[in-house]
Amino acid sequence: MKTRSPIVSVLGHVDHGKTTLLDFIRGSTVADKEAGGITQHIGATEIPIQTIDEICGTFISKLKITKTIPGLFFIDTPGHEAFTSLRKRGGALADLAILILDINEGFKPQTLEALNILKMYKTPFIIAANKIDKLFGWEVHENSSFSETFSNQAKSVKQNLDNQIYEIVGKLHKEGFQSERFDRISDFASQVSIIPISAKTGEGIVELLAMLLGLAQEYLTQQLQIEENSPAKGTVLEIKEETGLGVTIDAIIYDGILKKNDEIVLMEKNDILTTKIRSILKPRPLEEIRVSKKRFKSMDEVVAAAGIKIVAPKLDMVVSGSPLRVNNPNSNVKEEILKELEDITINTDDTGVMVKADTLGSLEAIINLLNDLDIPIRFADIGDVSRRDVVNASIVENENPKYGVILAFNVKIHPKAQEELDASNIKLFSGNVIYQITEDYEEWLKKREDDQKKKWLDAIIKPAKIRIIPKLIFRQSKPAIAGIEVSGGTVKQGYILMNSNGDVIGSVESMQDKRDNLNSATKGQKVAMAIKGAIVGKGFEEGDELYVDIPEKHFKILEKEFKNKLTEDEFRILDEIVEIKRLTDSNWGKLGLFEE
Ligand SMILES: Nc1nc2c(ncn2[C@@H]2O[C@H](COP(=O)(O)OP(=O)(O)OP(=O)(O)O)[C@@H](O)[C@H]2O)c(=O)[nH]1
Repeated sequence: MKTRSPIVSVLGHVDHGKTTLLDFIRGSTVADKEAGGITQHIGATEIPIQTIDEICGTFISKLKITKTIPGLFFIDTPGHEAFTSLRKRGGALADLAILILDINEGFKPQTLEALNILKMYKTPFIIAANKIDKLFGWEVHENSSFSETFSNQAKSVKQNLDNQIYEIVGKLHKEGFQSERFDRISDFASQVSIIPISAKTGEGIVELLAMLLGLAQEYLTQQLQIEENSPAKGTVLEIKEETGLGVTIDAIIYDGILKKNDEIVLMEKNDILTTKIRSILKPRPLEEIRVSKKRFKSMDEVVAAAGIKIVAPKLDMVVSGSPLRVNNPNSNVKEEILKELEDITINTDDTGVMVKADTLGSLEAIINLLNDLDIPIRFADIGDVSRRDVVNASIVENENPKYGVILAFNVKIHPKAQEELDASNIKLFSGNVIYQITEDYEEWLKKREDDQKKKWLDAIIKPAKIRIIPKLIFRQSKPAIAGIEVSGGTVKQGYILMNSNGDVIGSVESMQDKRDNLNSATKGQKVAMAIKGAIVGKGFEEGDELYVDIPEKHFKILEKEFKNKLTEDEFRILDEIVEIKRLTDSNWGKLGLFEE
């Protein structure tokens, strides 16, 4: 058994300083030749414990951290692709994470997204509140610890920093995390440390590194124990075409040993691949490249943790985020991977939305989110949006328009697919923030529902009442024409009118106001109304009040769905109408046993 370095992933909103932070950590060690010793891996940088010691000075001993790990293994591919890779079984790709945010900007959509990913995978993390050098009035003390630089700041600057920190504490609290500035934490097991840093000036980096070591040693000791000679386990970061080598994969090995000629098992879009390694490549240090002109060095074997490039046949269909296992006759490697593939791709519903994402990890993250939101998924797949996807979504759209959508994360739209989209009713929600995509879809759903309800409501005959103005009968019949005043609600052309006994009088043929033809008239309006089928003196007289005859079905819908949409006036008239209707049918408008 040996202890490997913990794999540390850096997550955060765009431009909040992920790359700068990693560069700083690398740079400070490269600059200091004495410390040196960092190893560049593919997709990762390993900082040995001695180097961390050099950077941190007495800090680590002050924090009473014992040094049991060989170093820190930072993943260079920031963001969630690598991070969210399948980690259900056994090893986790990222053991620890740094969630970086710009202290001047606070929480942003991707910060929240990263936080939710951390939540989902229960990964221990710390918050790096970056860019403290940009706080108003900040006095830079390059490379010094936070405690030192902070004690040298003006009172107002200190106050400002703490205010920003409390903003972050508040946001984290809302997301279910207790947190504090790292030097005020009483219980590291239940509170998340916030470390104010500047990736540019190096302030606070000492504490950041010390805190990572502390977390690793406190909580990861078991997890970091690996069997040096067991078959390797890893995760694919990227699939890359390399001149002279063909399609290769970049992978992180987090457990065991990987040997040249090993047979490895990987995940493809809809299948699993077993292939034999041709070469394992590691990047050469700079000085060696100058001598050999080759960027990579061929290895016979590597032991975890390692970042390597693998050359092997048939790698082009492998998906990033795929687990990597060495095939061995003593375990069901293939079945295990197949089961993971099924967990992701097969769990779909009979009807639902279509999801496309760039990697297994992000696909899994979206699926989890949609499940939480109770949004069904019909298809979920890795890759760009193709014409075929749009056609499939159209089939769903025919049955259930609200699911006729494609949610696309970090993928391209083929030109043919775009043409098909333009010609269809399929709505595309795309972007690179998962939460934004689902939120946009939910908003669209809500708007669609509101529009539909509005259309429905418009089509429903609503209560209204008119009064035949005395001495304004212009014509007795065929059609009867009279001056009327709308005493409540809105009458529309075509509505059927009844008197206060419930007898039908006729239907509104047309309305005129000063020669203008009207389709409708509302409360207070006085118009000339032609009533088809009515004869003055038969069922009504001048001065009488007439009601809109609401069909029973419309009344029930009004009662059930739109009661809150009626005005007080309409509400009152509706009551009168019901009373009239029930003169002849005492059950009129009552909901049947099965109609609730
Ligand atoms: N003043 C100041 N600027 C910083 C600091 N950290 C990063 N920056 C600047 O912020 C900008 C973005 O930093 P990056 O490191 O590229 O941010 P990122 O999060 O890696 O961005 P993406 O990789 O695009 O997601 C750059 O111009 C950096 O120089 C800091 O601590 N202080």
